[in-house]
Amino acid sequence: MITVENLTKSFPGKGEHVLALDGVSLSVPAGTVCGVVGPSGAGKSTLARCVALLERPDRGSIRVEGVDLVALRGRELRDARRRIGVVPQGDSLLRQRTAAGNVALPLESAGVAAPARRARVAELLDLVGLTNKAGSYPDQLSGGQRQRVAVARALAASPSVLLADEPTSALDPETTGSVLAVLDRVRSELGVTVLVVTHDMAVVRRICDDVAVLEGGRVVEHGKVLDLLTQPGSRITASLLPEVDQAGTTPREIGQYDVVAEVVLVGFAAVGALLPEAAHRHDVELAILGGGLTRLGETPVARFKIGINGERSERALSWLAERDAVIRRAPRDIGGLAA
Ligand SMILES: Nc1ncnc2c1ncn2[C@@H]1O[C@H](COP(=O)(O)OP(=O)(O)OP(=O)(O)O)[C@@H](O)[C@H]1O
Repeated sequence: MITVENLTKSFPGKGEHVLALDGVSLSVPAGTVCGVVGPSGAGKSTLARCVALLERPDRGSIRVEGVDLVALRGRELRDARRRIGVVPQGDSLLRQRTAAGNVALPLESAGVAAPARRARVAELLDLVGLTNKAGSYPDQLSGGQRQRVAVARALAASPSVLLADEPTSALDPETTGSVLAVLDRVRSELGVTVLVVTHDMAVVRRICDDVAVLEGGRVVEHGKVLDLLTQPGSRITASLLPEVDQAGTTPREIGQYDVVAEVVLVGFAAVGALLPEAAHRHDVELAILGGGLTRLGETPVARFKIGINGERSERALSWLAERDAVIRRAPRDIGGLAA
């Protein structure tokens, strides 16, 4: 469990200080993955660096498993650093060492004897699916493989917390998938709490249980990804759900429906059955005018623009809302729908 309270960090700038973190509070339950997203300069990396004890905050507390890291000094601080694994931004492997040699590095620093070290390195390379690349040098590995070695190295000392700063930047979607699969295993098989800083909403969609949106050094939104989907006014929802385009549907066709609305459906049952069931029960014609399906972790999620025709159109829409479909009525106008 990571609990950050009222974290403030400023840097000297030209003239005025830059307030990189302005009273950030955040909690990440044990064994979950929390994404930190936000525009460039929002303070994401500063937050990760503070939690990694690479940067000392001006104020506030950072608790990992109940221990306030900010209050630690000397040896206690060094020990605490070992309990936090860090996957730094960019290429961070030593080029003159093999994959196994890179993973072994923190174990050598900690004075782990050679046989135990070899066993642990083998275990970690297996975890990230790179046993057959143990003897390869970073230049012989793909970007995704290098990142997986960096994850294995960060886990060498069995940390309870892993921080990853932009682990998928500069990777293509397929390679991104392999890195995310490894981070997912780290959470599910090792029970490690993961904080991942990212620009990439695919990271949030694929592996994050929770997400925090930073803007100007403040948390402007924070919660379970699936809960935020159903929250009116959520900033992040639009970028997590499929676009609602109306390809192939003319404004005139849209104008023919008695009711037009945007519907968000969460979960297997809702996505699979709710719309046809609504049409059948209320004897209405229900057409999908745009939108599509995606997955958030294991959960299927859909956003559709629908048109309903028939006497009981309004009743069909209410019936959907009663079954936890999130409904946003689209204002009707001559040109069809406002987005
Ligand atoms: N070491 C530093 N010295 C001075 N200013 C800094 C330092 N580190 C960060 N900043 C400033 O703090 C603010 C937050 O930076 P930070 O790198 O944490 O943002 P970010 O959200 O990670 O951005 P990006 O997505 O571009 O990496 C920015 O204005 C940045 O210029």
